[in-house]
Amino acid sequence: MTITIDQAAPVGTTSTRLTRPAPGPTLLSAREVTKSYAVGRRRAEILHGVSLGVAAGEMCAVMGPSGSGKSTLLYCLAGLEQPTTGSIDLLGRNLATVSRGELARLRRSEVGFVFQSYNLVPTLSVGENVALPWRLRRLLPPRDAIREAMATLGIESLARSLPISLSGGEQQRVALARVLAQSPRVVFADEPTGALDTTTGHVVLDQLAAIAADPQRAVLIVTHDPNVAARCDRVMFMRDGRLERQLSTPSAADVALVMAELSDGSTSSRS
Ligand SMILES: Nc1ncnc2c1ncn2[C@@H]1O[C@H](COP(=O)(O)OP(=O)(O)OP(=O)(O)O)[C@@H](O)[C@H]1O
Repeated sequence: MTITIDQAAPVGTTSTRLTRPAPGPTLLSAREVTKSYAVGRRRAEILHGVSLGVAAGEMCAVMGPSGSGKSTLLYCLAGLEQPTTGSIDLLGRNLATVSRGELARLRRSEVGFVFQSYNLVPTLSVGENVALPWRLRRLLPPRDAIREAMATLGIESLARSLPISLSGGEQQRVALARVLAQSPRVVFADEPTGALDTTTGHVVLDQLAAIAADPQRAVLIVTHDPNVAARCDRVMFMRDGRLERQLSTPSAADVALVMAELSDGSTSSRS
């Protein structure tokens, strides 16, 4: 099997094997990000100096063994967690210095989240949840875009339902419909197909790929699924809180091979 591992290229530089036109400007970057939590009297070091960049027009995946810090990294990059040290730039704003109000505005208008556990308001109907970003900004929701997004994801008939009455996969589709209708510049997705059947999973990935095909936008996905990673332009691999490798436009088999190596500890390249 031929496997292309861009070990020479530091993680965060532009990939050399892109299927799409060369990516645009960097929309998201992290420099030497660390994250630790207090656990009893000691601190658990979760991220160790992570640096990366995601350019406009890219769909990137973050993979790694369970507990390697993928979700923690995603939450830091999205401005939902503060790194302990290091800096993150999202859409030209340094997240360490941006005001709370500006960060909230950024999240509502320019950033989309597809997180399983994230932000469906239980007391609002599905339709109201999809329209929430506009309501929060006191704007009129774009009815056509919302209807189209819900139709694309097959959840039109659920418009009046409450989230509690939906399956995990349906809730995930509601979160994605909100993102599609919003058309944000950067989308963060944590296991976006995790709770979905194969067909709906393909629909979701197609939609995320369509967002990233826009040269003004980018998508960053955390996934365990090599088939999801294989849909991405670039896959970054974490182990023990470090980004260790990346693959450009890999096959699912390439991804699975690297994951197997990372999981059994057979790679040794640590910075
Ligand atoms: N708030 C917290 N306090 C203490 N430890 C935490 C906290 N959040 C995460 N951790 C720890 O950080 C480590 C990395 O967690 P994280 O969820 O980022 O990993 P992951 O790679 O996304 O894992 P998985 O693939 O299983 O979802 C884990 O050991 C986890 O227990």
